[in-house]
Amino acid sequence: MISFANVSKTFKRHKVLDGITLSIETGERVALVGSNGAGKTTLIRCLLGEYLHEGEVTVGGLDPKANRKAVLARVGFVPQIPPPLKMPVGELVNFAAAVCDSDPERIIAMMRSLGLDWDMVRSRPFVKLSGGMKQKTLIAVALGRDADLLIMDEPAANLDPEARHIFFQQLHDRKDRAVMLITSHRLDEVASLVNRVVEMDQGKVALDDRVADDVEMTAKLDCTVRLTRPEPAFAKAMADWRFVSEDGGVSWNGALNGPDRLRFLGVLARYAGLVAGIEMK
Ligand SMILES: Nc1ncnc2c1ncn2[C@@H]1O[C@H](COP(=O)(O)OP(=O)(O)OP(=O)(O)O)[C@@H](O)[C@H]1O
Repeated sequence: MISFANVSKTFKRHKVLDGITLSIETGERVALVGSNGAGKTTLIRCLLGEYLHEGEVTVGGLDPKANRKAVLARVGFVPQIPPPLKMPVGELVNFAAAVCDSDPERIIAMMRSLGLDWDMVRSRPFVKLSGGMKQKTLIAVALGRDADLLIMDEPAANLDPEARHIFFQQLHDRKDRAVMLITSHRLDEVASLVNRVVEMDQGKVALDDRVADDVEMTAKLDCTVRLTRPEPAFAKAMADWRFVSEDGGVSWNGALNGPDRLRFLGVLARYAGLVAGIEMK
């Protein structure tokens, strides 16, 4: 469905993409990882038809530069940095729906399911929303349509656990009929959402691996963590995950989104010396 054939991009003599060849088919969920400056965003901009480059990019057989409208109509894109749009959210939703021939009500329903208060945000300028609210709005715009190519740049970074769950559910519902390209600096953020990992380094593909596809994106796990003693910093970290303790901070219980497992274990690793036991089921 997507193909990059020997794609290179140079900014002022700096070669940012260096002969990228990749093809990605429907049903593939690709983590595009790599350190800062590896070229991930540039590759996506080429896919969206925004840059002149060497080599060939096609989406469903079409060159995205020559067929931007047709290509963008099938793309749901969540950018890493929200655009500084001054227009009210209501106007943004109408505009986005018109561009891709969708119904604004679908986007609004998606915003509500992610936990946004539509009546409160509709008249507010997009740029004045909090980081998490902007993220939810952009995700709703990307998912509130029939996109079969979802491109997401660090999409879940600012979401609370409830919204993450809804977001993962949405991805799960579309996993067989869409291509997903999810970029991140950190593989543990996205590993459990994908079935292929492409790592970029200095404009080249450094690794391209299929990974086990036994991920339950919608699973919820009951989790208990026991500590050797209460610790205020740990209590603060657990509050972010909506975990509670009924014994003064020694045992902590909560529900984890399946795809957040690795990220959660990453948080626990910071307190490794204090952790006496972990149970997940
Ligand atoms: N418009 C531009 N003009 C000049 N240089 C650019 C431009 N866009 C990106 N670059 C350079 O290209 C390189 C790759 O940037 P890119 O944003 O694609 O990397 P990335 O892998 O997405 O990084 P990050 O994870 O930090 O977002 C960087 O060195 C960056 O400075």
